[in-house]
Amino acid sequence: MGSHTDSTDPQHPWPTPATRGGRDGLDALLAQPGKALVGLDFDGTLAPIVADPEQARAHPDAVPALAALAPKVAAVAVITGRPAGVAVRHGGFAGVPGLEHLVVLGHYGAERWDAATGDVTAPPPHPGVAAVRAELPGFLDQIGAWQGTWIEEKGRAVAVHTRRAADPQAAFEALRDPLTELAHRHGLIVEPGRMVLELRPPGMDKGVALLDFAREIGAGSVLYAGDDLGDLPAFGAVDTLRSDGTPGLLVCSGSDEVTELRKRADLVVGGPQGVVRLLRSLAERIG
Ligand SMILES: O=P(O)(O)OC[C@H]1O[C@H](O[C@H]2O[C@H](CO)[C@@H](O)[C@H](O)[C@H]2O)[C@H](O)[C@@H](O)[C@@H]1O
Repeated sequence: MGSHTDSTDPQHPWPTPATRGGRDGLDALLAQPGKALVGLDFDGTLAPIVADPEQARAHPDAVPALAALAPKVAAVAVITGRPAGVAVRHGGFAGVPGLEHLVVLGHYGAERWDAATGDVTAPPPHPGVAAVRAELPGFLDQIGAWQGTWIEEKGRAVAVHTRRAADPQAAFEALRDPLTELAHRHGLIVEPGRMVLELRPPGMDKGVALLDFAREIGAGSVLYAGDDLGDLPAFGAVDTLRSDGTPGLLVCSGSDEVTELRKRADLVVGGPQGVVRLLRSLAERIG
């Protein structure tokens, strides 16, 4: 698959996927919107990237675009590495007319929030997370982590961020092997992201989450938009659905930090702003 320029530019409002598979996916979504599943990552896709995750918020036009689109499709699901409740809060997703059936799959699908009930369901915590939480500060000191490296407490996981270091990429690379060793020692895995390495339980990823949800609702087509490495399994899930006969559209929320998704995407848009334009265009086109 090739990469593409942002075809949701205001001068060219209607997106054209660069691949045959993507065009089939978009056609299927438009032909039978009531059977379409729209899956979206949060940070970097619906919310612009900022240095402090606590300050991240959905793009101001994201909720209106989602609220316009959601009643016209089978389902909208936000699939995120964030705890589900955090994504709901930072997204401003609760109590929004039009989003009564929104689903947020948090912690890469381990948690689920349903707008219909307001409840979060989740498995029991993994004991390795508590052990890593206790060991991590001393561990980072001991290995001489870059200044500016900091730990995000996520409840079911812990994440080590390097965006605030003088050289975020060098700080990230220096941590990758030691944190992988630490995670494995406690039965966890390392999930790499945009200047972040998360230590979390194994067994779930965005691909499993998307596939399970698509099957649960009997989706007839699937659009998935993401920006980061953690979204690659969801891209893989769309590939699986396509090979089973369910058309799909892979959208990359483009950034300079991650190139892997561009290569796999049918459509590349300009970050959260481009994603919002796409969602709005779809809502308008479906009518
Ligand atoms: O699956 P996502 O919704 O993309 O969440 C993945 C991680 O997102 C957050 O970190 C990213 O966004 C931050 C705020 O913009 C930014 O400071 C950081 O550099 C990015 O990696 C979140 O803090 C992590 O816990 C998530 O795993």
